Amino acid sequence: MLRSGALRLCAPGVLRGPRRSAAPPTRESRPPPRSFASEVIRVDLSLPNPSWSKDMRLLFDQFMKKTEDGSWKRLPSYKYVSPQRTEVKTFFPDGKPVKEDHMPQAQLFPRSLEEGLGFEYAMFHNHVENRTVCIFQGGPYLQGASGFLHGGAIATMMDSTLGVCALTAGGVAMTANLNINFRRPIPLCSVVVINSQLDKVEGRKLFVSCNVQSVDGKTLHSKATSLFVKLNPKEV
Ligand SMILES: CCCCCCCCCCCCCCCC(=O)SCCNC(=O)CCNC(=O)[C@H](O)C(C)(C)COP(=O)(O)OP(=O)(O)OC[C@H]1O[C@@H](n2cnc3c(N)ncnc32)[C@H](O)[C@@H]1OP(=O)(O)O
Repeated sequence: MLRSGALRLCAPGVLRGPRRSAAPPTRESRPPPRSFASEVIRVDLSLPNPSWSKDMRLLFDQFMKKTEDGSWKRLPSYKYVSPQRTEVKTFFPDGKPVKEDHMPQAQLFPRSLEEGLGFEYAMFHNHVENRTVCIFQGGPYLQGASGFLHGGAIATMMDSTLGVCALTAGGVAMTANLNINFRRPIPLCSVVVINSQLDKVEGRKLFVSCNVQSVDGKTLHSKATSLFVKLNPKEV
């Protein structure tokens, strides 16, 4: 019962994604060459698309209103990190270097699935309050238990929202730990709001926390606390 109810929230067409075969990737399905990728970099994916449900659009519009006085900012989001960002590999001189050949294939994980089938989200940040809010619609390819989102998919979006909150406040940092309590399952294709905040800064340590709630605020789906550590300046 819950499952079909949840799926009705999907925008029409979302469940009719392109067929996938088990065959090896064809030329067309391989990542685009770097010259094409640099054009794709400019496509901001945190804007409404036809797969967004009514709830998702309403929330987006509400947050866009909050950006009008400058207190909140919508954060753009791209599938490919910019060429400069690929130099992140140089932060870890003792780590195994990433092969240059693989870098053009690199995509931001939550942006790697096709429109409407995976992670649909937009983030907004309040610089004064050090808060980041993510409105998130998890598509049908993110299923865990039947009809519900996979915990790893929820963790991905919590980590991403917390990460943006920490990075915006403190610069380049990585997740050192992430402690999640999953309280109530999230129906596939429904929309949730992830509210994160910077709680404390101690030297290179950024302590952040978040909760995941239903659109009406009545259901608390998950909560998390997390530590991000700014990368050692000697290594950056
Ligand atoms: C700006 C805009 C960009 C836009 C761009 C677009 C991209 C849009 C971004 C989306 C956002 C994505 C967000 C995803 C973020 C990941 O998913 S990151 C991937 C998962 N994380 C990792 O792989 C990290 C692996 N771990 C490490 O590399 C290292 O352990 C760390 C975290 C860098 C820390 O290492 P370190 O620098 O050597 O630090 P270390 O000296 O050991 O410890 C420093 C302090 O932290 C404490 N600490 C370290 N680890 C821990 C721990 N696990 N627990 C408790 N305390 C700890 C230490 O005790 C120490 O404390 P103090 O003694 O100073 O009090």
